[in-house]
Amino acid sequence: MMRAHPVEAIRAAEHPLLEAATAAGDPDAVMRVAAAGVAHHTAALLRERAGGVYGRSVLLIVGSGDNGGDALYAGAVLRGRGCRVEAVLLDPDRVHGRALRALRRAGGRTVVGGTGAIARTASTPDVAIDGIVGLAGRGPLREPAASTVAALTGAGVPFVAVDLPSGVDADTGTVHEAHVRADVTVTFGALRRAHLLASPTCGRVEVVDIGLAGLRSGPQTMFGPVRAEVGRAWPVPGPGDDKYTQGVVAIRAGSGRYPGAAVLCASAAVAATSGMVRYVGPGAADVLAGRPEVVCHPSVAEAGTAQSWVVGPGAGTGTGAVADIDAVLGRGRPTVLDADALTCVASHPVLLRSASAPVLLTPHAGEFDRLTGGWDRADRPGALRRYVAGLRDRGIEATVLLKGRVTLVDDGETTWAIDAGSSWAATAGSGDVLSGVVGALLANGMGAGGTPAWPAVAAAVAHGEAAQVAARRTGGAGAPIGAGDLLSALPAAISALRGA
Ligand SMILES: NC(=O)C1=CN([C@@H]2O[C@H](COP(=O)(O)OP(=O)(O)OC[C@H]3O[C@@H](n4cnc5c(N)ncnc54)[C@H](O)[C@@H]3O)[C@@H](O)[C@H]2O)[C@H](O)CC1
Repeated sequence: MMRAHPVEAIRAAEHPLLEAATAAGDPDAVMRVAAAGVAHHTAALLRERAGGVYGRSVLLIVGSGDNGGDALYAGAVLRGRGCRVEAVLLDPDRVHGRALRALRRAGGRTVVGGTGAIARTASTPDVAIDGIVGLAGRGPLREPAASTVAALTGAGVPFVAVDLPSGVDADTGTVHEAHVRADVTVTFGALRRAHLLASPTCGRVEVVDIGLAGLRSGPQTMFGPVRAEVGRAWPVPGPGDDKYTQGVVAIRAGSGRYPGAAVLCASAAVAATSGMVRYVGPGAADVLAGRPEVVCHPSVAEAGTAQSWVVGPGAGTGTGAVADIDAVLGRGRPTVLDADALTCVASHPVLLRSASAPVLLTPHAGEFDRLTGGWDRADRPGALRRYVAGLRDRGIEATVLLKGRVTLVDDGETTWAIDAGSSWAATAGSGDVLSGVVGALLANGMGAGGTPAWPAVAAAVAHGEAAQVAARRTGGAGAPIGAGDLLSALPAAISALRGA
């Protein structure tokens, strides 16, 4: 499991290191170790993108703080590797003096930042190093950084971000309008929350050991699943198993208007584990046509025993659908509330009072709007935690999976961030597949005590994996997929995770 820490914890852990360096009369000792890591990974990117290091050109974009200092010291190291190094000083009066002198002693050239600074540099660089802001960054890039970065991005120059891509908030992971999109982010000692929350903007994240010690997890620590962990935990039948021991999930999905949701959800549940799937709804014939192993029932009340329920995909929002949600929650089993069930809960919050077992809500951003009445999109993890805490304060044992390219799962105590690795899953019906997988894993009891958090995290990982497998099934860079393709790729995705 990856752990990502808030700025406050990072600063606290760095403090004794910086104090010791200063006491030893070498205040930049730690920064030079950090900078050596930046130089190392920049050289790797140069080899990858420019075919070598010696003689290649590196442009430093240098801000006013220690983040800029890291970049300048890294530039000095790269000069020693034979690179041509120029530094655009965005605020020459506030630049890190010792690091700037180190770059100049190494033969690096400086250009005073300002609009058009790029035009005064020798040539289009092979790589740019973003040393604009790091832990203290707030808000979007400001001028002249914004136009400098835009010009380099427009020219196709790859970026190495020091600590964090500038324009990305370290704790909330908010990616502001003007920001650096990094190919590689080099950070120090431990992941920051943004490295999980804004994973697509960070690119490949490399952690440099700067001797950080005593960094412990706390309430603001964010967790990221590792593919191999999910693969190891995935339930597969053993010698003593049968259809019941793997867990029985019951699904109330589909309607005359949305028959396909029933097929996608039930079929995904069948593909996820070797347990048994029950189905309730008007789509029985369609479900059985594709998956004859599904056991169908005429109503929620008449459905046989199940260890978990999924309710909502395509099920409608009328009085009958609301009654079914109430009936499902009244069965007293861990329940996934998805799609139309979330719309019903938003308009009838009292429904959740019927839940005597854990519930997992799986909204996308629009459904989360309806559930919360509006949320602070500049702080996804904060908005999610506030909502979950509110439900729990009302005595509802709720976990919420907030969908996105980076999906968040929060159970009121822990937050997980799962980067899908691509955006191929952004297609109609994709959520129906996810809810079926979650329901099957929940029925299996994957994760301690049947709490929905770990099954939700694992399902989100498999869902993202399946989308990538499906998109690349014909080889090459991948092509758009439908939810049916994602569904068909689930077995290959689960197998890949199990072999990770
Ligand atoms: N000191 C060490 O040995 C180590 C430092 N590390 C690096 O230090 C940065 C954190 O440095 P700090 O000086 O605290 O802040 P920043 O460089 O991130 O920001 C400086 C400055 O920038 C201004 N600012 C804030 N937002 C913006 C913005 N959107 N645009 C422009 N300018 C902005 C604000 O005034 C800030 O004070 C850390 O990230 C590491 O790279 C390492 O941790 C290693 C040890």
